[in-house]
Amino acid sequence: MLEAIQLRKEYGSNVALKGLDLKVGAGEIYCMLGANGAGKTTTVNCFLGFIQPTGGQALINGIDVQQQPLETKKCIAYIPENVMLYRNMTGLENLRYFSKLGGHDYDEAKYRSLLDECGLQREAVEQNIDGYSKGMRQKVGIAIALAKQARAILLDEPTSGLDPKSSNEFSELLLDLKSTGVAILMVTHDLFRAKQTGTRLGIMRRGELVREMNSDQVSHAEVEQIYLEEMKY
Ligand SMILES: Nc1ncnc2c1ncn2[C@@H]1O[C@H](COP(=O)(O)OP(=O)(O)OP(=O)(O)O)[C@@H](O)[C@H]1O
Repeated sequence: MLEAIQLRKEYGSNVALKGLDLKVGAGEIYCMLGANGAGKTTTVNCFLGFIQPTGGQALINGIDVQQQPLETKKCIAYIPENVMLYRNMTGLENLRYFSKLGGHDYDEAKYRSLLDECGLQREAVEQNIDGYSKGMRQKVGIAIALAKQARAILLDEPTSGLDPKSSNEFSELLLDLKSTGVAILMVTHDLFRAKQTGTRLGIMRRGELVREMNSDQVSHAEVEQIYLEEMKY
């Protein structure tokens, strides 16, 4: 579903990605870990078509993002750390607006049920976004992804700054998406959530994927130990 083949990105003499090979299949949650500057956001941005790789390919459903940017954008959704929504519009209005923009229109009952599914409190649905917490905006972000019927979701530190309960609710939503066969690539610094939610974990260091593991084959303590070992080099 999401595939990087020898993906490379250079900024002058700084090599942000050194030929990354990565696969995230349908129904997988791949958690990408690594220190600041390791190349995680660069990877996500290549899949989104926000930046042009210097070499290699980013593929979505087998389609090259660079060659067919509009086609690949149709089936993906992006959830950044801060979901950008129109502050003077309600959650419901934002969902309807972004859904239409993505080419899907539904009746109001469907929009409400999507927000409900994402755990947004009923009383918040018709409140302006400027009164929303970060966690509430994330829920609208997921509702937008559901409305778009995205088959792949890219997330960049989505739980950063969320309280443990909101973070847990968010992880539950990702697990629901996973069970519907969505391919999920999530950049995170939260080792605990990565182990808890991810199916696979990958550690990036200076533009390279230096370690991959299946989360069901390692304990929380081992994930931390392996991560710290990799960061020594
Ligand atoms: N627009 C840019 N111009 C020049 N260098 C850049 C640019 N964007 C990223 N870089 C460099 O590319 C490297 C990888 O950056 P990237 O943002 O992908 O790291 P990251 O792993 O996402 O880090 P963080 O955890 O801090 O978000 C870094 O050395 C960064 O300084």
